[in-house]
Amino acid sequence: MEPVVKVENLSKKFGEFIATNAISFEVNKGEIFGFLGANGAGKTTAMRMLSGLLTPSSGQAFVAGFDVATQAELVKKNIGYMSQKFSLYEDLTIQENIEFYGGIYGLSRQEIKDRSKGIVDKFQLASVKNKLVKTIPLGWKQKLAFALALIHKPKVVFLDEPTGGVDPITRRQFWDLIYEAANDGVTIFITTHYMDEAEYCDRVSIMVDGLIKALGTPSELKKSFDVDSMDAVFQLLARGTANK
Ligand SMILES: Nc1ncnc2c1ncn2[C@@H]1O[C@H](COP(=O)(O)OP(=O)(O)OP(=O)(O)O)[C@@H](O)[C@H]1O
Repeated sequence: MEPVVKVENLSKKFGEFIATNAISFEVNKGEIFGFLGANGAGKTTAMRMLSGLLTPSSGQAFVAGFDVATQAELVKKNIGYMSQKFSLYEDLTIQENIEFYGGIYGLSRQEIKDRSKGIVDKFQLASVKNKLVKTIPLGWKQKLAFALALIHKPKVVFLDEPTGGVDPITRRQFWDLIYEAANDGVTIFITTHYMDEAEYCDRVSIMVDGLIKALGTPSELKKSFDVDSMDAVFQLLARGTANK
């Protein structure tokens, strides 16, 4: 089976500075791939290239079957994207946000109606769907933003620190949604600074100074670094210090 994300020697230079340095990896259908690294490691730059938002300096990447350099518009249409500053419209209601995003992704009226009902039912939003988004708690906004990133049934969804600022229980609930989407065959590409979340991924890569320094399942990485947590793996690689 063709990987959903295929990256070969992908680089991005800003002047002389190499933000992403010849990274290569593949992500399969329905896989949850954790993309980790310290601040400034080059994750956002790589993710923007994979989302068709930033042109690579060299190398290649195919996402959902499209070349990010030459078919950026097709890439954008076939992926979902949710960033930490997810772009819900605070002054619109939940229902209006759903309709707005359905429209942006070119869904028909009937599709918007069906998927809107699906989202409202799944998240038990019937009683609040006419409330302005700015009045609902952050955890609900994150779940809504995730549902909207999936509204057009993309093959892959990019989640850039999607669970910032909420308590561990709310984060765990968000992960139930991630597992559900992955079970439905959606490929999940996620950055996070929470190491408990790194443990939940099928595979994890760790970037340091533009390079991928480690890539494997959480248990493979823990074994190869002879530590008992992803936090310790991360400390060894990204911070250059042991923290057993
Ligand atoms: N447009 C730009 N021009 C120049 N340098 C840039 C540009 N965008 C990013 N950089 C630099 O590239 C490096 C990688 O940045 P990037 O945002 O990709 O890191 P990151 O791993 O996503 O960090 P964070 O976790 O803080 O978001 C940083 O040193 C940053 O200053």
